[in-house]
Amino acid sequence: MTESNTDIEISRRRLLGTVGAAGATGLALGATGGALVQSAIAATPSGGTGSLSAVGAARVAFHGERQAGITTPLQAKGHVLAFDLAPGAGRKEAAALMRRWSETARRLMAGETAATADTGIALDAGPCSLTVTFGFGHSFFERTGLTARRPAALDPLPDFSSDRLDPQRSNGDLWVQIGADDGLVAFHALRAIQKDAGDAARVRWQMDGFNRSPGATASPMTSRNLMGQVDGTNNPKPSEADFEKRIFVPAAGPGPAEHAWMGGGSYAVVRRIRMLLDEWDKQSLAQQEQVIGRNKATGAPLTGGSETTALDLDKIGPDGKAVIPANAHARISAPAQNGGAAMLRRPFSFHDGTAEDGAPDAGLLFICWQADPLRGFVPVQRKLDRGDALSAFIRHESSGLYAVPPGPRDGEYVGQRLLEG
Ligand SMILES: C=CC1=C(C)c2cc3[nH]c(cc4nc(cc5[nH]c(cc1n2)c(C)c5CCC(=O)O)C(CCC(=O)O)=C4C)c(C)c3C=C
Ligand SMILES: [Fe+2]
Repeated sequence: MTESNTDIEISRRRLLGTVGAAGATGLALGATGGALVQSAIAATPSGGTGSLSAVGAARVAFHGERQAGITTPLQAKGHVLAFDLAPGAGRKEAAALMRRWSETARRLMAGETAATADTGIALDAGPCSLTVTFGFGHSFFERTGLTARRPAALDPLPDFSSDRLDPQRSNGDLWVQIGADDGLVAFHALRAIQKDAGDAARVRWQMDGFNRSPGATASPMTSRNLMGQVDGTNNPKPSEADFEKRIFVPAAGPGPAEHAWMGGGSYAVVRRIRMLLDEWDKQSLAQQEQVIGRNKATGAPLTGGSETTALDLDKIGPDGKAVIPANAHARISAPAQNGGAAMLRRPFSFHDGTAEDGAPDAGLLFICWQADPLRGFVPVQRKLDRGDALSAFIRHESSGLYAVPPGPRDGEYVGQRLLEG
């Protein structure tokens, strides 16, 4: 099987050793497809004697043109966290940390144990599609004396009128996204990454999220968020001609040579968006559907068809009004309404118990990917900020923007081209 981190793969070595080539065929999970669960047998990691299902054995490559965890299908569990470099730590310590983190990510994504003092949390499991993705925040470049190599795309996001941001849970020097189809595998990676930080960096904030588990639906389908909506339908697709251009920084772009280290990378906007679920649940089904402009059960546009039918933004109903209201979220966020601005949304839901106001502290860890935030998140959020019907039911509580370098080549660590280039 090819080594590609845009596809989830079952380790060839494991599968061919047990179920043979025929069993391996069809077990590579495409980047756009949902979770594909097939019964397969594979050896457990670290020389164990048990067997693994396809979910356990699915593996995402660490090395490649892109970092894993961007086009990888949504995983069931996620941890996103930011670190600040410790006082006195600079470029040298940051490089050593990225080297340690990369080695840990490589090993764990292959279903191996950590190099030292493994916690044993994931001992019986396979890789479970584990991905570990690393990014650099704006402040990282001052801390490491690399401001000359900081791309303008990493300039702080503008303020939005509806922002209610907590600075303690925003930004940070370094950002790590962990995803896996098993909670123990994800937590194992989280602990290893935290321990690797040692004296070099301290956790600034951490958020935990989840999505559908593979196999929960009869066939792979677009996930739902905690408002119950089908969410992700109109994401850009890797099969589309302009996908690469929209999501990834060109490898040999027109930009200055100092920014060439980001070629093949992407920018992640991360927002903790609380959902005001008690208010939302008071709305009738028809009202909820008007807020988004889509049918809640099927995800189809209110103008008809199926989930994948294009929105008919010009269609007028018998009452003389647009069938998809002027302030419907799907209308306002559509690329056609924003000069073509598009982003790849790859969120996790979160639920952190009950908030001080007695309502669920739950919502969306909104993570979106783009080649340039000024041609992705920013124009769309500006528009949503001015007149999105969904605004009454959500609150943006934290924000981060991170430069996520390209995937490492064999023998390289993530960010090496920045830190040693
Ligand atoms: C600035 C970007 C966006 C934020 C913030 C955002 C928050 C947010 N969205 C939903 C639910 C849905 N969003 C949907 C579509 C959609 N949303 C954005 C952007 C932001 N959303 C875009 C670009 C799009 C696609 C528009 C298009 O191309 O047609 C949908 C419809 C289904 C889909 O296409 O995914 C839903 C549902 C929530 C709940 C939320 C904050 C909590
Ligand atoms: Fe949205």
